[in-house]
Amino acid sequence: MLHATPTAADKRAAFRTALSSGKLQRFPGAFNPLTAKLIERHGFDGVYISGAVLSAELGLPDIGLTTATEVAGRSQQIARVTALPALVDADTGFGEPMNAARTVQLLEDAGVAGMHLEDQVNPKRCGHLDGKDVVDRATAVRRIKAAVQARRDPNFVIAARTDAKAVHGIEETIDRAKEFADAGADLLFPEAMTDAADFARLRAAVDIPILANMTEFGKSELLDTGTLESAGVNLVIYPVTLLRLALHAAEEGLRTISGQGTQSSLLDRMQHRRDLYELLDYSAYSVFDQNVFNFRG
Ligand SMILES: C[C@](O)(C(=O)O)[C@H](CC(=O)O)C(=O)O
Ligand SMILES: [Mg+2]
Repeated sequence: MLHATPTAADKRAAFRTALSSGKLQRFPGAFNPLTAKLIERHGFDGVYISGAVLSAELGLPDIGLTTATEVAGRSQQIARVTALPALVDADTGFGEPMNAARTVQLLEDAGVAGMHLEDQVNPKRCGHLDGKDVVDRATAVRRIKAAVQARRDPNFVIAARTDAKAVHGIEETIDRAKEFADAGADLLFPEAMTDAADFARLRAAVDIPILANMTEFGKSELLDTGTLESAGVNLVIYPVTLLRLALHAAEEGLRTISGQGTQSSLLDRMQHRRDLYELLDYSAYSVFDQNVFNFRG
């Protein structure tokens, strides 16, 4: 009730152990705290907090307009309601390496289990769009080193994302991945990989855990969990999936109300009031409230 029981430190320790377990960790993107609870209810291993979703929720494109404090604020709201570890998208760290360092500490304070920092130039854009660019390797490594140094909880996971694949190809991706691992990154996020063979090549070249981004309508083939596990991937994110599903359903609903003058034909496609209350643990709040009343009385 009110918040999830495990502490942020517990969730980080569990996340670290899970990343080295050899079992693929599945992190759907939570577009708000409530969907984080739904993800937990459905037995997933963690929640992803997407920059693309955060921007879209604010009615903005994903072009580096959001701030570190906006991301930290939303992350805290999401992380506190779930027992699952949360991994958050920290874009380029919101500025210079020193800003990336501050971002790490803000996100630690927000209670998330880890974050990823990417090597795009500022202002960044969605990794599946054409026309993006990356900073040189030395600058990218400085960002990662600054983040690693700034961390106060050694279990806070720092993931290094490289956008080099779509810009320079798989060789440069592998070279950057090796440098990021040497700089202290705990997890690699190779963005816009084409297929399972790309992941297998990276797996053969580096020892640290690898993340696969299974975002829809982008540059990557949508690989299933068995294929990802066989390619040596440790964590998969579905960053925008729940938002896309929800918005599609919302569009259909609006069309129906507008066309039919009532939503009654949609009732069997809605989450029932009862199920929402159950997800929110309403009954526990009633008990709590009665206790407060009894104590006063
Ligand atoms: C993972 C990502 O960084 C995100 O913000 O969720 C996006 C997802 C997307 O736009 O589909 C990305 O891949 O750049
Ligand atoms: Mg992003």
